[in-house]
Amino acid sequence: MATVSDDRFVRILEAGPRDGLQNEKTILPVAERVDFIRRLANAGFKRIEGGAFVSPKWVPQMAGTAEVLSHLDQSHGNRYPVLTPNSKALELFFFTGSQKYTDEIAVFTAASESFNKANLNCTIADSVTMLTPVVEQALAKSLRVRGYVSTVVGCPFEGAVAPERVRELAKILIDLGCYEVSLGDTIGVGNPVTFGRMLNEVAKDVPLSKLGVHCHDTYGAGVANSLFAVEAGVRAVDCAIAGLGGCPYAPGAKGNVASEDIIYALHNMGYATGVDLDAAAQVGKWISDRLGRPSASRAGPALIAKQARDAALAEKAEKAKL
Ligand SMILES: CC(C)(COP(=O)([O-])OP(=O)([O-])OC[C@H]1O[C@@H](n2cnc3c(N)ncnc32)[C@H](O)[C@@H]1OP(=O)([O-])[O-])[C@@H](O)C(=O)NCCC(=O)NCCSC(=O)C[C@@](C)(O)CC(=O)[O-]
Repeated sequence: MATVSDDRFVRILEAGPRDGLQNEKTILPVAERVDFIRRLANAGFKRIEGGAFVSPKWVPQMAGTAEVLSHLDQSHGNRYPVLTPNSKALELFFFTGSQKYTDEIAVFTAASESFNKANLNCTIADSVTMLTPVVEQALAKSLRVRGYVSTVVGCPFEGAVAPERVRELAKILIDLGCYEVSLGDTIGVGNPVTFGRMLNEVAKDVPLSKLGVHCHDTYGAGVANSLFAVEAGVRAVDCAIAGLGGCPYAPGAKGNVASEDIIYALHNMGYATGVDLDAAAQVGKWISDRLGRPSASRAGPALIAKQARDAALAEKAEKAKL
């Protein structure tokens, strides 16, 4: 990997085991989710979403999150943030001893009322009221808290979202004590112009160093939007291996921008991520095979094909020596 200065290091948040799996028809058992996360960690991902303490009636794919966490290894500085949207979630987090296995939780709200109602069964104002004690109690126990604002460009029910609304919510989350706020284009309708406009607006109140971007790739602009943000100064990018998933409460939304695609582009632009891209491509192939669906990544399958060609050439050269 190229040596780059610290200011060209992009912190990747691998969302596959949470945002990815939460929207897949196949529900993976705990042991396979642990295997998936370990493979990602071995490929160099340091921040990997470990799951969600949400109602199993709402999102059955995330049941057993505490057990998943209990099998994870933090010894190499790995972090496994988990979603904890309400006080019940934080109670379960502590009751199950999950603080022994992860030091980071995440809370979420949205910039459009109808999506927030679909996702959290409450108004935006009520979701802020709901998450406030979660953040306060988590910080009091020395946990790190990440915030998400969803539907930052468009809402599946209401259409375009005002950037000012996103700015207001991002500021609330930062003022509460979130170390970073991830801006979610939940349904992937942004483009570098609309996403950029929103980012500029939010940056009036929240420094770019405290912002992340979380671009779903429904219409193929996820890489462009994420790269736009990085070139503007954002240094935290969310993505999901093989482009898995989406939000079950955002009709029509596809998965996150594929990790292989955004990391391939970042490395070629002189940014570092700490991820071994060839190893990541193998994990993307493994999870796609396991879920019985094609990878949504472009770079992943291309890298796998290149690895096979290189191996065949090496074998041929080896035979020629004999
Ligand atoms: C928040 C609730 C629970 C409210 O759901 P509700 O039905 O309004 O809640 P309630 O308080 O009436 O409780 C209903 C039942 O759920 C239980 N309950 C209540 N809370 C919990 C909990 N934390 N964990 C486990 N169980 C819980 C509670 O005990 C009760 O159990 P019952 O009495 O029926 O047996 C529900 O709306 C929910 O779980 N929503 C989460 C939906 C979700 O996970 N969405 C996907 C993640 S967000 C996302 O993907 C977007 C993001 C972050 O990636 C960024 C982007 O892309 O934009």
